[in-house]
Amino acid sequence: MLLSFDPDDVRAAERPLLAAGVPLMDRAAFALAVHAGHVLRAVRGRVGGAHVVLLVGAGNNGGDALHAGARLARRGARVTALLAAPQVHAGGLAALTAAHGRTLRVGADGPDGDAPAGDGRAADASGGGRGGAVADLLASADVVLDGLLGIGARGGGVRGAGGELVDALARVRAAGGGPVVVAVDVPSGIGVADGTAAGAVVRADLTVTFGAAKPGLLLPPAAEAAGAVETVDIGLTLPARPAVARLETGDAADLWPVPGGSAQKYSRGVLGVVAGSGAYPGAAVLSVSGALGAGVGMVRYVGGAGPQVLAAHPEVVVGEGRVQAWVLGSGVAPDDETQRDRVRAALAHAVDHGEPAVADAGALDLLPERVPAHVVLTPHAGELATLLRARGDDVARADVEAAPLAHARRAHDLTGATVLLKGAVTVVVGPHGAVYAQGDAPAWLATAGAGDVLGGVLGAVLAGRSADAVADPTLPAALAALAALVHGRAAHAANPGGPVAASAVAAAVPGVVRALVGA
Ligand SMILES: NC(=O)C1=CN([C@@H]2O[C@H](COP(=O)(O)OP(=O)(O)OC[C@H]3O[C@@H](n4cnc5c(N)ncnc54)[C@H](O)[C@@H]3O)[C@@H](O)[C@H]2O)[C@@H](O)CC1
Ligand SMILES: [K+]
Repeated sequence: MLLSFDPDDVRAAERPLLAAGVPLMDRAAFALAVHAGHVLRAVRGRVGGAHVVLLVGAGNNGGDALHAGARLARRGARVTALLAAPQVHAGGLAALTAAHGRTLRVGADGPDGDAPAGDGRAADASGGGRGGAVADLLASADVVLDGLLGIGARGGGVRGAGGELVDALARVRAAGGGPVVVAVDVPSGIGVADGTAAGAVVRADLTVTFGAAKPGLLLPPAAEAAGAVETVDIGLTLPARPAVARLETGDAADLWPVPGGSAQKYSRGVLGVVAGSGAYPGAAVLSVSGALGAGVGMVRYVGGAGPQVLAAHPEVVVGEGRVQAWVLGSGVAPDDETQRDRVRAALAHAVDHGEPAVADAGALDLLPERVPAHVVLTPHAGELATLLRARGDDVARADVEAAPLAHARRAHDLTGATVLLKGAVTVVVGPHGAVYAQGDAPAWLATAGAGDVLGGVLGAVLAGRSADAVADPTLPAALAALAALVHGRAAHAANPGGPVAASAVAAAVPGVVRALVGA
């Protein structure tokens, strides 16, 4: 499991070590230089003679970049530090200067090469004025180390001279080619704790993060700015509970309901599916495909798409009966009052009798005021905005997309449900601070019906662990993250690197589960 921690927790973990004189910044800078060295060898064949540009802000994040730059300069790299603040980390600046790195102040009066303690070899301002000089430097760099802002960022993008550097770097990259960008601890400008990415935000290829990952490296939309994430152990002892977690391959086997030797179809879990309608029979078929692919004991289908479901899946039992979990609402048309009544009844049963339930699409507006955490909502951003508006919040889809965690959390707080917010990175929020961010899916998975398959997979897992999911209110969140992981992996497996239809994703689920539970 990949765990991330809020800046306050990271600072609290650093404090005793710093008080004891542990050289945390040296450890961070050493690891950063090692990773930058790997990148330089990959793009230039060697570190000696390579061109490295440091973006340096006012704080310790800039200190990390300067110390790492000094190490690279001692290995023969040509290092130029662009100083975006009047005062930067003194020790780091001294180290870079001693290693014959170049410094260049940028900002209102720069670049002018007059950085304090600089070695006098200021960058020449060729290339069309100072903006042109900076652009030329960035364009000619092999690697840029982004040390503008770390966990001291107050969010909303990088402001001031650093923001201008972020914009200049973005222009260089947009023009094609450009340097490999390595973010120091976090891409500068992201909301480190909440994953927002408004304003000037560095787009990195690699983020080298210290002590533990930060939530913004996992959460959308900021996660996209992080590129690959390398976590460096600098000796911190962090709390047991992470801020945001991400399930990985090794986590699936413990969570998945693998049948024991004495299993029979009822003990494995029966899933009731109230989905589809005359207008949308396909949603019913796809939900059931996802559930069967995930290995549920039995599916009972209730609704008007029985013939289509049976034609695709003769193993399904059509009609009501006892179930251990539900999938509700996928493809239920707003004017299909008969099917909506069935969804209402199933939701009430799920709440009253302790049966986990997935409330998708057409079930979201039928939700009782408060539900237990074993009811899992699976909206996309637009549906979540509608749900919040129905409860009095003035929220548009774009607001949800800009701050997915905050809005998923709000929906959990208002309803009590576990909330799985679908997206390129899927965010899950449950009670007691349970938060997951799963980035397993290829962009190709954004296709009609994919959400129906996800609902079916999640329903199968909830049916298989029905009693556990009711007894432990944080478990539905973990199982929802697990379903997102399997769903994303199935999309990759169905057609690596290419387009997928939802039915192909469902067909790939059994193989993905086999690989995960055997891992
Ligand atoms: N505390 C330690 O000993 C360690 C710290 N480390 C590094 O230090 C970083 C944290 O350093 P700091 O606490 O100094 O904070 P930062 O270096 O993240 O930046 C803080 C500075 O940025 C300014 N600032 C905040 N938000 C801004 C915005 N949106 N636009 C422009 N300027 C803004 C603040 O006024 C402040 O001067 C970590 O991310 C990590 O890189 C590592 O070296 C590991 C050890
Ligand atoms: K940074």
